[in-house]
Order: sequence, then structure tokens, then C-alpha cells
Amino acid sequence: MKVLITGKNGQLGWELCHRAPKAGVEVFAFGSSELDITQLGDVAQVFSCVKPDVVINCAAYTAVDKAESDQENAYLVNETGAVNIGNACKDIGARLLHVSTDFVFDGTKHCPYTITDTPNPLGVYGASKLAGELGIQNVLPEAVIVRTAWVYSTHGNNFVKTMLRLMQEKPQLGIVSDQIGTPTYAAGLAQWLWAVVGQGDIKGMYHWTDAGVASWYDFAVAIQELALEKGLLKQAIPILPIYAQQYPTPAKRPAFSVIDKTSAENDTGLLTVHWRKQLASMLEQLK
Ligand SMILES: NC(=O)C1=CN([C@@H]2O[C@H](COP(=O)(O)OP(=O)(O)OC[C@H]3O[C@@H](n4cnc5c(N)ncnc54)[C@H](OP(=O)(O)O)[C@@H]3O)[C@@H](O)[C@H]2O)C=CC1
Ligand SMILES: Cc1cn([C@H]2C[C@H](O)[C@@H](COP(=O)(O)OP(=O)(O)O[C@H]3O[C@@H](C)C(=O)[C@@H](O)[C@H]3O)O2)c(=O)[nH]c1=O
Repeated sequence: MKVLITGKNGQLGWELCHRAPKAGVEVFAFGSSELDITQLGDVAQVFSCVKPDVVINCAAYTAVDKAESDQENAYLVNETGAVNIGNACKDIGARLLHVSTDFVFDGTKHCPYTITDTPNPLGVYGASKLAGELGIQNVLPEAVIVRTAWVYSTHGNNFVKTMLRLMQEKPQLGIVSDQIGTPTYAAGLAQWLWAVVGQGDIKGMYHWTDAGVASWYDFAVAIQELALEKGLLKQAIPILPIYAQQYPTPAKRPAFSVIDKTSAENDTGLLTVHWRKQLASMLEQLK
């Protein structure tokens, strides 16, 4: 089976490439310089050359704050690019697995968002990702769309690596404690996506993160604790819980964006692993 991966240099694209099944799958992976999903010519050329059976779209504009002042490019990648990939899949009869975000929700709920809850994004990034979801559903209703959240990996930039750097540079940190979600190790999401590739009957909307719930503050505290244990940090610094309004950012983020993973677990038989255990695995890899 030929599997085409877009966004191969990103966190998820990289994990997918490094965790591909050993047999039965031939991976064709592209970075933005080889396949720019906003360029119809690029998409047509790569699809006619590879003729994939399955496409996993990991390409995205993910700079949440920058998107507020760069709306056109955020929509170009997250909506137009996603729809280009959807149309190309439809044209050749390929299956599409597309990735979206918890930031499609406004965060006003107090229990996990289900796949049938109504999105209401607070910022441009979330709105452009929602536009991508809707565009894909319009051209290819059978596409798998998986919303995930707070993704990190040993590869690429993310909150874990930012914290490890700041914990060595700063005397103390103030971290937002009134935004609640679930950290997700990209390796686990990659494993779920490969399971979905292997189960051709899976279609429609899914939610997948690691298990459990945390604030960014809880996450930062755990990063410091585990990094000290593993020798990645030499000394602890004070970490203070702060309100989001004390850490002003261009984009508003949801106060609560825990998502319900029930159908993703039931339909694949894969169970989510607690985020703290996954964080320990990632930090072990970083050593
Ligand atoms: N990071 C997170 O916390 C979360 C991410 N998601 C979603 O998960 C998916 C994967 O995210 P993640 O791996 O973290 O993202 P990254 O930002 O790590 O990677 C995104 C990749 O997209 C590629 N890209 C950007 N524009 C284009 C384009 N026009 N054409 C082709 N490729 C392009 C970039 O390629 P290059 O480097 O080659 O330029 C980059 O490597 C995305 O859909 C994202 O919205 C959802 C929830 C949380
Ligand atoms: C660096 C830093 C951040 N923060 C806060 C700001 C923000 O509320 C929170 C996380 O900030 P970041 O900018 O690292 O993460 P952010 O870009 O908001 O992460 C989001 O990315 C997109 C792509 C998604 O799809 C989301 O699921 C989510 O993962 O941490 C502090 O409170 N103190 C700090 O020193």
C-alpha cells in the first residue's frame, strides 16, 4: 500500500515517517519545498507520480499567535491547501487522513468535547483549521479527520522544548494555569494513525490525545520534575501558576479543550496512554 505523507518535516510527519510499519506500506513523504499543498500544480504532479492509496495530511500553518496578523497565509495552508489535498484524493480514489485541532472549540464546556459538539474557534488558527475540516468534508465526506491537542515530539519546536530551554535560562517561570487540555506525544498519535491506515473501514471525525487532563502549569511542573529525574536539567527553578490575562498573547486560547477519545479508542482497539507516562517516554528519547 502506498502512503503519501505531507508535512514530513513537522513533528507529526516526522514521527509518522519514523514509526511506519515495517511491512506492507511504502511511504512517500514530502516537505513544503517538495510538495507545497497550496500549489495545485505541485499537488497534481506529486499525486500523478506517486498514485497513493492513502494520504496523511500533516502539513499545516501552526503558528497560533502569528496567524492573528497573517490570516491570509493561515487560511491558504489550512483551508485551501487541505481542500486541494481532499480534491486530489477524490480524483484518484485515495483515502485521506487529515489532522485538526482542539482549538476549533471555544473552551466554554467543563467536560470533554465530543465529536458532535459544535466548534466555535476563538482565533484565526482555529478558524482556519475548522474551514479546512469543513472543506474536506464537503469534497470527501468519507475522509478521516482527527482532532488532537498540545502536540510535542523530540523533533521540532514545542512547549516541552521551550520549557526545557527557559528552565535553564530564567530564574523563575510564570505559566498559565487557567487553560486546561491534554498534552499529546506525537509518537502516540502517529501510532493511532498507522492503526487507522490498517483499518480501511474507518471514516469520519475522531478525537485523539493522550489520556488525562492538565493545565499548561501542570504540564510545565511535570516537565521540570521528570527532566530533573532524567538528568536533562541540573536544578529546579520556581514555577508560578498565573492567569492567562497575566500572559497576554495575540491569539485567545480556549480555557478548556479536553476532547473525548471514546470512538477513536473503540474503533481501533488502541487505548490512550496517560500524558505523564508519554512525557516520560519523550524525555527518555531526548536524553
Ligand atoms: N502542534 C500542535 O500542538 C498541534 C498540532 N495540530 C495539528 O497537527 C498537525 C501536525 O502538526 P505539527 O506536526 O505539530 O506541525 P508542525 O508545525 O511541526 O509541522 C507542520 C509542517 O507543515 C508544513 N507546511 C507548512 N505549510 C506548508 C505548505 N504550504 N505545504 C506543505 N507543507 C507545509 C511545514 O513544512 P516545512 O517544515 O517543510 O516547511 C511543517 O513542517 C497539523 O494539522 C496541526 O494543525 C493539532 C493540535 C495541536
Ligand atoms: C512560553 C510560555 C507560555 N505560556 C503559555 C502561553 C499559552 O497559553 C501556553 C502554550 O503556549 P504555546 O505557544 O507553547 O502553545 P500553543 O501554540 O498555544 O499550542 C497550541 O498549538 C496549536 C498548533 C494547537 O493546535 C493547540 O492544540 C496547542 O498545542 O503556555 C506561559 O504561560 N508562560 C510561558 O513562559
